[in-house]
Amino acid sequence: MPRFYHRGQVSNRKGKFDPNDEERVKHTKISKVWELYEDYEVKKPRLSFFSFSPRQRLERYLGLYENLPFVWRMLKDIGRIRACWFYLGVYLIIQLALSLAPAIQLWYSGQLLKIVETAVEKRTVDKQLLFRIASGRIASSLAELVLNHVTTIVVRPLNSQIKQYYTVHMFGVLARMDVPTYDDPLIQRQLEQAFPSGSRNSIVWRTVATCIHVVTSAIRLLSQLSVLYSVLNKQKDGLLFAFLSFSQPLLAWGSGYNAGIFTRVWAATTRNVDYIELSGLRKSVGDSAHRKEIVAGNMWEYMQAEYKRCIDVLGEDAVEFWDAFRYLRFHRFPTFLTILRQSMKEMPQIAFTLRAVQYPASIPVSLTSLTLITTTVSSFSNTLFSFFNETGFITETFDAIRKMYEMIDLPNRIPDGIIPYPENQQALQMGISIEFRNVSFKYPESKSYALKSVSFKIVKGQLCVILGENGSGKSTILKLIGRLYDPEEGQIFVDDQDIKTLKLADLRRAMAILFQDYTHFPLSIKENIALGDPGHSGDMERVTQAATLGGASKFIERLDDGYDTYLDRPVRDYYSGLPEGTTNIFGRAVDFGRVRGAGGMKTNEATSLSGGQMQRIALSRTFMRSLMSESNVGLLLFDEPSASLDPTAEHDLFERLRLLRGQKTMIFSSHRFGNLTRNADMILYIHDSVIVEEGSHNQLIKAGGEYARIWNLQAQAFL
Ligand SMILES: Nc1ncnc2c1ncn2[C@@H]1O[C@H](COP(=O)(O)OP(=O)(O)OP(=O)(O)O)[C@@H](O)[C@H]1O
Repeated sequence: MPRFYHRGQVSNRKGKFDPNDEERVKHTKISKVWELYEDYEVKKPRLSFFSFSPRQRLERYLGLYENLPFVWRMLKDIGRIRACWFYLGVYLIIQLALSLAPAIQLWYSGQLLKIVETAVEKRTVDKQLLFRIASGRIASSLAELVLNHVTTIVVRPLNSQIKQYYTVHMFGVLARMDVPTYDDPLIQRQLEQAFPSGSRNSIVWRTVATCIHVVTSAIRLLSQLSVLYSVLNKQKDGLLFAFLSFSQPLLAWGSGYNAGIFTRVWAATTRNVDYIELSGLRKSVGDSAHRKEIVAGNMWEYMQAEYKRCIDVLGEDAVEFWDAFRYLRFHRFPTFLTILRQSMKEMPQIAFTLRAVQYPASIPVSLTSLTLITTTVSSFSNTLFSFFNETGFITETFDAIRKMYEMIDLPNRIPDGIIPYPENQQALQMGISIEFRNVSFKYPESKSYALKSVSFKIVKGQLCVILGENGSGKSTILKLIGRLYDPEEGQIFVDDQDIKTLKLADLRRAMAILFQDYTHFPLSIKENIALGDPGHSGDMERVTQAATLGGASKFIERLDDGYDTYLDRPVRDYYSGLPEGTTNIFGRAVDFGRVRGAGGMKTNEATSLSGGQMQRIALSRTFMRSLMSESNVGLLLFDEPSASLDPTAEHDLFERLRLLRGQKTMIFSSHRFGNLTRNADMILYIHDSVIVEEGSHNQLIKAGGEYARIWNLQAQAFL
């Protein structure tokens, strides 16, 4: 049984929520692992009858009001999904009808009670009336059953249509996010919350359903109330029993059961080293990226022992936050209110017994009355309870809708420019000029400069090589030219125009960049190459031409599926439970060969390529857009394009690039000295974020600086 530690320290200091601000937040240690911090705007009363102060309650409801514009926008968006209209209409009608059902049934029950009363009094029964009322009661019950069933049929397409509509939105949000925005951990967290993966019902549908429920619950309450009043009014002690029965759900609502336990601002963290290590070990074993090292380094025994040690230390606290939290929520020791609430449930029965003792003559009638009253009151209080519950839940769903739309509207950190670029497409064939003026840059969250007061100018059509040791800032220069980030100080000019003024899409269309840490998309090789120029993605001839230029065509053609090969297939095949090679109880060996053959499935879903082959595919992607004769690219940026290539491939690549680039500007980043630097029009030698030498090979050798020193050092190796 996990222990719960409470250390409530709350103050009313205003300002931003800071989980470490001990005076203002309530800290709850949920388990050995998880710690919860809740932000309280106002001092919480020490001994509050209700667990939420009126102000907090008000804050929640005002939060609802603030979120209304987002909900309105959601409704308008749903209105645009034509396919939804029919189902939504049916759903609404059914819900309205269902909301009247309890009142109708209540009315019938009242009528039945009347018949019983008359029968007891007059010793006769109006059979026809009894038949009519009984059939009406049965019919209304059956109608409710059918309507509930139709609801489940209608909800499925409704939910999936809404979900699909928003999935497309969500994909767009993710796809167009720029690097600084995407890399921000806060945004990552918001993304996770706004678009939780794997939830079956879309949050939008849940919100719509909750709103409809609130309205129908209100109708249900009112209709029940009117029938209930007419029933109770005529019953002896009816109002007393009603009061006793109502006090329980009202108390439940008052004690904040419905409202969730959180204030609107909270955060949870763990500092438990064993839990953190446990998670790290689980990730290491689960990610194929580490498999080679785990095997070659013989790490498994150590890892397993460590994992077991962590599990032993943590015991049942080795659970994720939500599990621990759920435990806290449901397993807190019952409070005084919970005990009181539970006792209140029994009150009507006790009151009835006391009344029966007092007036024994009226027992038969009172017995029927009591049955009716308690069932009607309990049905009414259920509705009341679910109404309060829904209104409590609605703040959470409205918050979620707001979060979702805030993510949809999230502006990128790199603002778009307004000037179209270039003025003349033909001019791009002559290259693009690049100038850095006193550019300084720090990566977000980083304290040190990646570039410091960097200034240089690359003239149109030049071949430039940026040289420098690891971490000196070479890649950063290329990233700034592509406007993946904006510099903190200084300016960058592209064809003598401030880079920030140019339309981003135009700018990026005019250049091709091959990053050092290039990636392979979990798509076919064909698409991996075609993505280099999405405008021509269907042009297979262009894809094969790009693959030839990138030196990839030969090995691609040798693959079983050629250009359709998936390096890592994103969808796995599924197989029935018994593992291949085992025998079942009747001695039959389990062999998936036949089903696999019939379905055209492969034993191995991933195709492995060498590092150099991977680089050739990435190169082909760059060629796809950059070196075609009609290409609109005027600037080629290569970050270590030959790092994984063998010497012949490297030589061939540079030859091809030299021939094909025409007069376009080309910038390489490298730490190798050789043919490339010898042929460069300009070499920028960068050291510790600062450009220390600049000029052609001959100039730099003559200058006798660091470039000359390393060049001579390398040359000696070949002597
Ligand atoms: N995304 C990032 N976030 C924070 N710091 C970064 C990031 N990328 C690079 N840096 C830091 O910025 C500095 C310059 O990095 P950069 O990648 O430009 O070096 P480089 O010269 O290209 O190195 P290499 O030759 O190893 O590729 C380094 O100190 C590096 O640690």
